[in-house]
Amino acid sequence: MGEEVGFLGLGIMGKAMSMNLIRHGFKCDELVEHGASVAETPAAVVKKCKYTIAMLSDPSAAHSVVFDKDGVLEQMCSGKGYVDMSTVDSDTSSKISEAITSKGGCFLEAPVSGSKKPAEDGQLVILAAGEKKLYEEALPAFDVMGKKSLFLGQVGNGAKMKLVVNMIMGSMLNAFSEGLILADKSGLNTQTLLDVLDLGGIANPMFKMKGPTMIQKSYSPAFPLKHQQKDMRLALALGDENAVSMPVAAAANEAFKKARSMGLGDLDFSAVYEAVKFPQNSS
Ligand SMILES: NC(=O)C1=CN([C@@H]2O[C@H](COP(=O)(O)OP(=O)(O)OC[C@H]3O[C@@H](n4cnc5c(N)ncnc54)[C@H](OP(=O)(O)O)[C@@H]3O)[C@@H](O)[C@H]2O)C=CC1
Ligand SMILES: O=CCCC(=O)O
Repeated sequence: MGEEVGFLGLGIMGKAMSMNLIRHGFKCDELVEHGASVAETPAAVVKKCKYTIAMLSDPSAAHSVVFDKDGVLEQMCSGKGYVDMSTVDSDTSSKISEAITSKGGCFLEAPVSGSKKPAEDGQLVILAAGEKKLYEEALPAFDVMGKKSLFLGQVGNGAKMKLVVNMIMGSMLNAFSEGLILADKSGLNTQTLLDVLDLGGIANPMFKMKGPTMIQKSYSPAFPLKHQQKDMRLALALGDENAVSMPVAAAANEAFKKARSMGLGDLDFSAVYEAVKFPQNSS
């Protein structure tokens, strides 16, 4: 990937990732935020750039940026590459891949593990799948945005891997929330619980980072809760397709849904703690 990189979707992640590209000499002329304030369209970005990267909220956004009027597809042609780094399901990714390749372009899905801070620090883990040639061309950009890139084979494998990882993460955060509440209600110091967890076999960066802010009820969004609930929903659908029973993930999804219904969707996903707490508060 040379200089001509377009970037669609300047949310929490897209902004940090594209800033890293710019800092390392990539020329992102077309940092297009979707919305009325920006004149240019996804089609205009693709027309100008050999490579276009997208980091969009969900399957519906990923789909519409490609297929809608003035979308990516209108200017896609041979010699151009489209790299979708959004977290979506494998069906969405496959449909986008088919459309891009039918116009002669190359497609790579490349969802990421890691949140706002790793995105700012260029420390993401990139889960790529699709056109191997495009993966190789994208590696210089991935090396700037991430600490490790994996090529997982055919389109869909990156999406599935990302959903499995986030399904585990969402379930863990719910168990962690219940533990914090149990410690508190049974008269223990929650900070001491964090210290004990950090010393043992289930120590992990997420508990270490989110624990103190959850105790303080501070939920400035790094990973918006609405996106985590979307990932639980998509992971459960993957479980349906494969007849995998996932009662723990299903219960965690209910807690994220409840948090959304409480108006917490735009806060950090750790705000699920408030939803898990709610029955105890209301009794
Ligand atoms: N935040 C995190 O920690 C991580 C997030 N992810 C995944 O990365 C993706 C982006 O996440 P994040 O940056 O946090 O999300 P944000 O909600 O901050 O950003 C979403 C972006 O998508 C754009 N968008 C939404 N709907 C449309 C649409 N219909 N057409 C065009 N653009 C649209 C938004 O534009 P606008 O603002 O104009 O609406 C915005 O630029 C998601 O799939 C998420 O699951 C993956 C790893 C970590
Ligand atoms: O999809 C978001 C992942 C957040 C993280 O890996 O910390």
